[in-house]
Amino acid sequence: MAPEAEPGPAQIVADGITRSYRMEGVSVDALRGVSLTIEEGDYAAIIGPSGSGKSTLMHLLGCLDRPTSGKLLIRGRDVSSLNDSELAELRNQTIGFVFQAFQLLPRTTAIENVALPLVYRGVRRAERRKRAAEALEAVNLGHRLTHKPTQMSGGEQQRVAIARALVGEPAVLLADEPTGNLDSVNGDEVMAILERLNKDRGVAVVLVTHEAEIAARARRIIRVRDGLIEEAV
Ligand SMILES: Nc1ncnc2c1ncn2[C@@H]1O[C@H](COP(=O)(O)OP(=O)(O)OP(=O)(O)O)[C@@H](O)[C@H]1O
Repeated sequence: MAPEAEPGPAQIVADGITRSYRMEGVSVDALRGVSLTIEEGDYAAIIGPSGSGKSTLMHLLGCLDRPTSGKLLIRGRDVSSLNDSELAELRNQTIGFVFQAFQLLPRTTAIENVALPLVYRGVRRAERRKRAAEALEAVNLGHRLTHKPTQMSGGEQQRVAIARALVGEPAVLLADEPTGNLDSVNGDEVMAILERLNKDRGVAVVLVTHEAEIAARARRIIRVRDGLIEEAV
């Protein structure tokens, strides 16, 4: 008889992580010891005042940066034991990013923007285009494959950015103010897409927001203040 599948490790575990920035001899303690677990299929909102450390935390959870101290595990692997290319590989396999400012290549078509992460994975061109088209269809942009970001609305551009984050089939989607540059109609559509990915595909969604109504939609609210988690519900 096949052994029962063990539950996998949590996607992300932060244990007492800190991050200090040193500037011209002055040290800024942006995070001062944060512990947090992101499980498979989670849906969490990170809130807190400006400058409290939310983006710094997102960058650390997403391995775009390393903690100054403390332990960070991605799928059970301690990031401090990985060199930069091993960390980049683990990040690419596990995590997708969506930013407030979209960060698309402006003069490159939607399908090419979305396919780009697959270039770094060595996926062949025909397969890249197929998967990019599927990701764009999943964000209701199947009719905009060859539009360029300069020819698209803000809401459409953010949906392209979500498709790009999705194309590698990440277990975790980290979104830093994903609706920050959108009006409420487009913001709602982006939220509906993130929620559908969470519900239907089990993608863990962690987002930073300044908007109370958006935070209230999440299953978990993590409140950050002065570099510490003040409250997590
Ligand atoms: N690269 C950096 N170099 C120096 N200090 C930084 C750097 N990035 C952030 N900080 C400082 O770290 C603290 C936390 O910044 P962070 O961007 O994480 O806050 P935030 O909660 O995301 O703010 P906001 O809501 O305004 O985006 C701030 O005091 C900020 O000035």
